[in-house]
Amino acid sequence: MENFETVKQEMGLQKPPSSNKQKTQPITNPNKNDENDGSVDCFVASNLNITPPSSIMINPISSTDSLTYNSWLLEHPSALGSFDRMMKLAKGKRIVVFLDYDGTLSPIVDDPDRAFMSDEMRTAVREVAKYFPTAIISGRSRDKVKEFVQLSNIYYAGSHGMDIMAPAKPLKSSDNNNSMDKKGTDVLFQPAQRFLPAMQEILALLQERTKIIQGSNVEDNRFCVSVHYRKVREEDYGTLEEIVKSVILNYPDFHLTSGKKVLEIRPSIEWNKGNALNYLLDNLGFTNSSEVLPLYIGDDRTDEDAFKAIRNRGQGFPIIVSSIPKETKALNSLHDPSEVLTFLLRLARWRKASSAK
Ligand SMILES: O=P(O)(O)OC[C@H]1O[C@H](O[C@H]2O[C@H](CO)[C@@H](O)[C@H](O)[C@H]2O)[C@H](O)[C@@H](O)[C@@H]1O
Repeated sequence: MENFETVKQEMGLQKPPSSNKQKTQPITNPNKNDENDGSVDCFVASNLNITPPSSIMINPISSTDSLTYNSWLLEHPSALGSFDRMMKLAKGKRIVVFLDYDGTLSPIVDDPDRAFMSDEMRTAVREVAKYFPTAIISGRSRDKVKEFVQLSNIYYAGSHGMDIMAPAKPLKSSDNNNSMDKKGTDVLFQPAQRFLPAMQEILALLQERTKIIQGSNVEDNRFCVSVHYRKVREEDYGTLEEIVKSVILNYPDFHLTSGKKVLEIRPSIEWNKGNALNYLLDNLGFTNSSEVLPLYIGDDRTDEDAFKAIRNRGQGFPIIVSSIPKETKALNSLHDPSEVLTFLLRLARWRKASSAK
């Protein structure tokens, strides 16, 4: 397989002249640009003084006009427009599909418990999984994302990859966090297991102490906790931040990150969606394989770790879902979940047609 630079060239990726490049502009009004949430990430990072993991480099760009978006598209061409070129590169290779959940397979909605996936999307993912090994890597708890997706022919990794259910297979690692699950079939990998008791304490404290903030919502994601502020009044953001920070102050093994109108408390371990992607590839027997092309579709900060992992491997398709320009490690883009649906259906159709030949 060509190296990644060759792939980029093959994909027709041309950098626009540097003068076209948008400067990252912090947006301080969190209600502006609400659909895309870039503004909110910025609000969190600046006003709430939360440092995102250094490996994550998404910054919102103020202008959302079509000119700006179109110039960003030159750097991150639509995966739909580039589909034929991508599949040409995939000839004779094994594509493994990785998908994020919120904002990728389901639209962003106010109530996290109602982020349902459409039946059309479910059918598309099922189709894709018929032809390619497919995994969903989500910030949600593994059980929750499974409950939303309701498919049995895919692999699930919850808690930003800290809770993996992988196919049973001899593992090369001697890590004693690996164990067989109750059914004695699939392999459970939970690198943050030792943090679980403290995580549960933090969850209980946050649930109790954020009660005074109207609209806040604490979500148990098992190995991490989300504090949502999508429905919180802007004037209460500061107080919410103080509450969250005061809780984790007593837990030095945990840190705070941010996503789309959400604060996340996570164990401080070197494990993210990128590690999960590599772990799953390894488990599927693709360690250092030049035959495998991982394809990852995601929309949020934590997905950048997976994009980076693909770039480090030197081959594959990192695809960001975004309707605004963003700094990203992804090569290609899709505008929104409806384009994700079209892409997945096309991918399954392409594979079906090529196997019929
Ligand atoms: O890795 P993901 O599967 O993308 O999960 C990231 C977070 O997604 C969810 O929150 C986001 O979507 C909600 C529903 O649309 C929305 O209300 C919220 O504002 C978004 O931040 C999920 O609830 C979080 O726990 C995940 O960490």
